[in-house]
Amino acid sequence: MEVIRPDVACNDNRTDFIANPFDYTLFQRRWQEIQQCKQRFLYNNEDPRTFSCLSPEVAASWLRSRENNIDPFTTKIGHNVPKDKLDAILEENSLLISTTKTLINAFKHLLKISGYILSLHSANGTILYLEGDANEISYFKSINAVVGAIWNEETSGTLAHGLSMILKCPVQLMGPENYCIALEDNISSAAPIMDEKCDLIGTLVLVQALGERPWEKDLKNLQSHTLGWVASLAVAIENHLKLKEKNHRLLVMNNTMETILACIDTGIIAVDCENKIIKVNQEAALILNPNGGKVEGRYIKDFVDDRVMQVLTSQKPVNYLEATIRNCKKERHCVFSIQFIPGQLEKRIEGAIIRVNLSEKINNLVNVRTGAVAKYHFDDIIGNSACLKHAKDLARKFADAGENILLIGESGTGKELFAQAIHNQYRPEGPFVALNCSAIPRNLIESELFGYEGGTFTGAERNGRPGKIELAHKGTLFLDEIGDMPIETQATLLRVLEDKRVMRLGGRKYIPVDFRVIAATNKNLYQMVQENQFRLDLYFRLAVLKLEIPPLCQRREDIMLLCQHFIEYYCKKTGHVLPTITPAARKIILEYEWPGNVRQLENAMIYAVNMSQDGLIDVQHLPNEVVRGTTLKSTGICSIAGVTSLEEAEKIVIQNAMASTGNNIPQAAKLLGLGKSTLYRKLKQYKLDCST
Ligand SMILES: Nc1ncnc2c1ncn2[C@@H]1O[C@H](COP(=O)(O)OP(=O)(O)OP(=O)(O)O)[C@@H](O)[C@H]1O
Repeated sequence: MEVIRPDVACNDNRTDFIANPFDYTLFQRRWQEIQQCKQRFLYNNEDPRTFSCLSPEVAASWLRSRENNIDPFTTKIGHNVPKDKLDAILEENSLLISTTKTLINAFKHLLKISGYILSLHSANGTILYLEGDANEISYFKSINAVVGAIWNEETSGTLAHGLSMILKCPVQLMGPENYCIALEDNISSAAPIMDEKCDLIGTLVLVQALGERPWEKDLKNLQSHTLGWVASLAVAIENHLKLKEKNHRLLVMNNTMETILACIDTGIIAVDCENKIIKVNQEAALILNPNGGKVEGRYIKDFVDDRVMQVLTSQKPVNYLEATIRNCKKERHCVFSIQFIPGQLEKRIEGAIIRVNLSEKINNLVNVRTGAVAKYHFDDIIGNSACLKHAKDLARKFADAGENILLIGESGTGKELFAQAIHNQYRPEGPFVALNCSAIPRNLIESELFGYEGGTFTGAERNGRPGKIELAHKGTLFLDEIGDMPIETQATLLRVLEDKRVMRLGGRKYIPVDFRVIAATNKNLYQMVQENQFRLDLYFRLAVLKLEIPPLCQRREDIMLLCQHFIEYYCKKTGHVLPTITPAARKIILEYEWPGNVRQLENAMIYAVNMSQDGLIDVQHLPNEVVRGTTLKSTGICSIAGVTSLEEAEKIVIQNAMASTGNNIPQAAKLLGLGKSTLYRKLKQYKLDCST
C-alpha cells in the first residue's frame, strides 16, 4: 500500500508528494507476495498482521472485512441505494459532481484511451460518477461498480477509497491488497475530498485495470504517479468547492449589503481614491440625480460643492458638514458626514463613505421632534356665537389665499389655535414653526429666527444651527407677540420676506425659503407704527389679511359650551368622573368678565374638576378670583366705588355671598376667603341675619 500522509490534516500542500521511481522487479515480487499472503489469510486463517509484506493498515482492514462478513469471492460488490433515493443523493452532491466533471473534462480523453477509470464517491462511498475506458466500465458494471452502488469497507471490504476515507489521506492499493478477489486485477489510487472544516465530503478513485500477470504485459502502462495525480485532483476539487462556497457567501453578503443599503433612508455614497462614485444606495441616487440618470462611475465633484471636496482632499473625517448638491441646474442644501476607508498599507486611503441627507428632511425631523406641528383644525375651535363663526369663516377664506395674515386679539382668545387651523387647511404637510417674540431675550431673537453659522459667536453650537425661518420652509412661521420684535430684527425679517431667502448670522450664502407668516398681536400695531415702534413696511407685509379674534366677553353664549368642552376633555385625559355644574356655579361663570379669556376659562375648569365633590362643581369649587370678581360685579360695587364707605362695601359683599350660597356659612366664608369665625363676627358686626 502506498500512502500520502498529510503532515497536517487538510494541508493544501499534499500535492507536493514525490512518487518514488517505479521498480518493476520489486513490484512483481511484492504483488506475488501479497497474493500468497492473501491465500494464507483466506484459506489457512493466518493472521495478516504477521505478514511483513503487508502494511498494518491493510492487515487491519482485512480483519475488519472478515468481521463484517464480506464475501471475498462475491462478484457483486457492495449494496445499492434504493432507486427512489438515488436522485436525492445525486442532488445533494450535485456541486461535488459538477465540480469534478468540470475538472475532469480536460483529462477525459486521456482516461478513455489509457484504460483508466475514475470514480467519484460520496462521503459514505456511494458511487456518484464514473468516467473512463468503455470496456473497463462495462467490466465494472458486471461487478456492480455503477452509480448508486455503496462501496465502502463495511459493504465491500478493503478498498483504496474505503481506506482513504478511514485514514483521511490518499491511498494506493495493489490488486491483491483489495479484499474482494473481483478487484484483484487493478491498481487503485484514492484521495479523500474534504470541506473547509476538514470533514469528508467524498473520495476520488483512479483505477487502472490490469491483466492477471500485470508485470508481464501491463507494466508499461503502469503509472507510478497516479496516486499523486489523483491526490492533486482531489485538492483541486476541494479548492474549487471552497472557491464556490466563498463566492456563494460573497454573493449572499453582497445581497445582504444591498438590502441594508436600500433600507437606509439616508443617502450613502461610496467613492474610490480618485473620488469616483463606485456605489450609491437608492436614497443617494435620488438626491444626486432625481431624474434617474446613472451616477455610479461619475466623479463626486460633478455634484457637490467645494466644502465637500476640501474634506475629501484633506482626508480628515467629518461628522457634520452643511454643503450643497447641484443637480439639474438646481442647488439643494444637504448635511454630510464623511468617513474614509483605510487601505491595507498604512496611511493609504482607498476611498470614502459619504452620508448625505437633504437639510429639508432633517429640518422636518427636527420639527416633528420638537413638536413643531400644528394639531388644531377649524373643528377644534369651539363656539357658536355669531362673532366667532364670522372669524372662523374669514379665517377659512384667508387660509386658502396663501398670503401673510395678522391675527389681532387679547391674550388667550385663541390666536395660535386659529393660526394652526389656517396652517392645517393650507399646508398640512409642511412644518408649523412658532416663535414668541416676547418670550426670547431681544439679543437672541435674530439667531433664533435666522440661524447662525458655526463659530459665529461664543456659546454657539460648533456646527451652526438653522433658524426658525429655515425650519419653516414649505410651511408656516407663526410669530406670536410680533409687537415685541426689536426694530432692527424687523428690518432683516422684511428683507427675508421680500427676497424669499435667508442668510444665517455669520454666513455667506443665501438659502432659498418658502414660508407663510402668520403674525399675532394683542397690541395696537398700527398705533405702534405711528409711534415709530414698528416698521410701517413690515406692518403692511404682515397685515395683508387681518383677522380679529373676539374676546370671550363679546361672546358669552360660547362660555358654557367651552366649559363643557374643557371639563369633558380634562376628565377623559385624567380619568376623573365627569361632574355637573350647579346652577349657582353656572351663574358665577356666566357673569364673570374672563379677562384671561379662553385660557383663563380652561384653567378655571381644570381647577374646578379637581375641587369638585360628589360629582358636582359648585360655587366653592371655582377659583377665588372668579367668585370674588363675579360677586363684586353683581353687587355693582365697582360702579359705586368712591361714593360708599369700605364698611358699606364689605357689608354688601358679605350679604351677597350669603345669598348666593343659600346662607351656608362655611361656603360663604370660603367664597369670601375668610375664616368661619371671622365671617360670624362680621355678620354680627353688620347685624346681618344668617337665618333668612
Ligand atoms: N375657541 C376655542 N375652542 C377651544 N379651545 C380654545 C378656543 N380658544 C382658545 N382655546 C384654548 O385656550 C388656550 C389659549 O389659546 P391660544 O394660545 O390660542 O391663545 P392666544 O390668543 O394665542 O394667547 P396668547 O396671546 O397669550 O399667546 C389654548 O389652550 C387653546 O386651546
